[in-house]
Amino acid sequence: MLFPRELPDADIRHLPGWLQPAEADALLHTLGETVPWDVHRIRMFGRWVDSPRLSCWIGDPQAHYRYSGADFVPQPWPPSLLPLRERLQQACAARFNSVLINRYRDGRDGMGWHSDDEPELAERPVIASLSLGAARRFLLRRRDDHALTAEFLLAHGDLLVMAGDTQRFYQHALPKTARPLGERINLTFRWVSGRWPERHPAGR
Ligand SMILES: O=C(O)CCC(=O)C(=O)O
Ligand SMILES: [Fe+2]
Repeated sequence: MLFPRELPDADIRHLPGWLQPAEADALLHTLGETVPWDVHRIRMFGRWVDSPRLSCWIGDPQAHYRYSGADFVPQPWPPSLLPLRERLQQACAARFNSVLINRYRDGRDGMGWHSDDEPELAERPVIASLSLGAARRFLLRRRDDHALTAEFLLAHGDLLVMAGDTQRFYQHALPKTARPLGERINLTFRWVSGRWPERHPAGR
């Protein structure tokens, strides 16, 4: 396991405690209560299965997104997330028109290896990932050399920003764990282009 700074071509910033604990507590509570949680169906080895977590796709109306083989039309922004989006845009010098929120109920929920490299995302996307609740391990590995793997512990209020060629050269995962731990909510703010409906005409 390497230190993140030893990953060639990756552009990753980990800002522990980016949100103050009281703010992070309030957001965790509000999101837990108000987000219309869903179990997204994802394609795994050619089969459709329930993803091991709860999710919600939120965004501007044009921010359609295809994720793990499924299409998502965004839910509208809840008021609690608009000031946060603004702050993240300032902090990252980037624009975000959507956020994927994932809720990991305990250690049995997780996310397998993937890159956020869907065609709706820019080629070198800036992805701002905010973590709330239980601290979880977040792994990164180089696609063509799995020996190049690094680990972050993402705790309550932490911000992780992935930019540049990170998605092109690396995959990331949130491993499941047998350790008893509490709930975690993660928000990944993204920019999704509105080209999707043109490239995939209605009726497909
Ligand atoms: O929960 C996390 O920290 C990672 C989430 C993620 O990779 C994603 O939403 O694409
Ligand atoms: Fe991801």
